[in-house]
Amino acid sequence: MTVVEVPGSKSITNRALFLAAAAAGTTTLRRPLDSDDTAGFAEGLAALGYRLTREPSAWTVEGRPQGPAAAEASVFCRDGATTSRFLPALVAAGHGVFHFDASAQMRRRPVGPLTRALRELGVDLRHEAAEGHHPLTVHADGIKGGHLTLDAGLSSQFLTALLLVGPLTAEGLAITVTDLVSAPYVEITTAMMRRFGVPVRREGETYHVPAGAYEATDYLVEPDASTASYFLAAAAVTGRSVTVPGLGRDALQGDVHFADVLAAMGAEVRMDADELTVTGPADGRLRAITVDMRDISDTMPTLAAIAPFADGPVRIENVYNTRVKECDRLDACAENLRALGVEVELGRDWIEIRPGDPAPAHIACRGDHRIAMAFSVTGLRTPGITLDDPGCVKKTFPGFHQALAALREEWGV
Ligand SMILES: O=C(O)C1=C[C@@H](OP(=O)(O)O)[C@@H](O)[C@H](O)C1
Ligand SMILES: C=C(OP(=O)(O)O)C(=O)O
Repeated sequence: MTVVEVPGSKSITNRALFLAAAAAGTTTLRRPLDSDDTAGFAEGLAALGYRLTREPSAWTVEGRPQGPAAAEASVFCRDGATTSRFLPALVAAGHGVFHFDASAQMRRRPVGPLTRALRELGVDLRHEAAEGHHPLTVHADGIKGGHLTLDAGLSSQFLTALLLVGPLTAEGLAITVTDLVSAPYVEITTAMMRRFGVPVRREGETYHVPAGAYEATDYLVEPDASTASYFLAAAAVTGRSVTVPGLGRDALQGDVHFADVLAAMGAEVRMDADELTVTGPADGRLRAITVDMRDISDTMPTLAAIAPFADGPVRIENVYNTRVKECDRLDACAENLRALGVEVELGRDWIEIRPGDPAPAHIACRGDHRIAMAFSVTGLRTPGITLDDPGCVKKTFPGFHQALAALREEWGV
């Protein structure tokens, strides 16, 4: 059995940074993720005038319930969608003029449903180039609050941003959601808001967020469940056993349920309260499966990349939103699988992968950490797979290649 220590959750780290910035008092974040996405969020907060310290095992944030200290500031959100979506909502509740921009990749990704909602709440927000995209400027003068209707069918992050800012409004928010992808991420949001002292009530499709104050706390960040998927998949295709401490039944992150997908494909899964072990079938042969991944779509590329090793077609459904991530992930998975000589069928929101014996190929990562990490796992069974952009893993796991190399050495693969 191999124990893999997975670094902290990006989603939890960046939510905790938001909540800590908005809370009264100083928050300590333990075992935060240190990667491009979380450093970008922290540096965004610093640019807005929040005071942070960052040591390897703990970060501290001095909260400012009244909003950013800067009267005018510019934030570069890099590739981070959470930074690009959560920080404009945070500043909108404060006072000042705040400019946001992001990388070319992130400029292409949508923020329109969120910025429309903020405008509906009376926020003066201007898109500087394309409507619904970064760059943008917020002329902030507080938010009164009220009721709004939101379509979160392209990204749950629009809803998370509004929920997080809800307590900072004068009268609180009621948000009725007409469509929602990645629903477990909203549960992370509401659970963490509760930890920082604000309860959210849900009535059917409407979330009620009271006006009120967040309180600073001491917060331990869970390991990242999406990152864990690569190591669990590695066990599944090599007939080995991987244990991830710190993640299990009690985890906040929906992506731990990628382990259930592997179980349905014939891997042995043991999920304790806070530890997860996956053991692959001894012959490395996984079973075919049809699976809806709308709740856990960050793990779609992980499954697609090991799908050729199943004994029949693997069909992944209901993942249209993966087309508006770091790249069009359905298209990127299809292109790379075909480069490996694997037969693939692709629809608007689904992909079906036939069993095959992948041949070596040069993977086009499209600057997407998940494409790089997923196809690195394929490489455990197919020697000669190379990546055109190995460095793009820095978005969520700068140490990924070293961690995988350690596994290869231990297993002799
Ligand atoms: O809220 C979050 O932290 C996230 C929500 C999900 O995005 P979508 O809601 O856009 O699918 C997920 O893919 C992303 O990696 C992180
Ligand atoms: C989609 C992702 O990131 P984000 O939307 O936070 O940029 C991801 O990490 O797979």
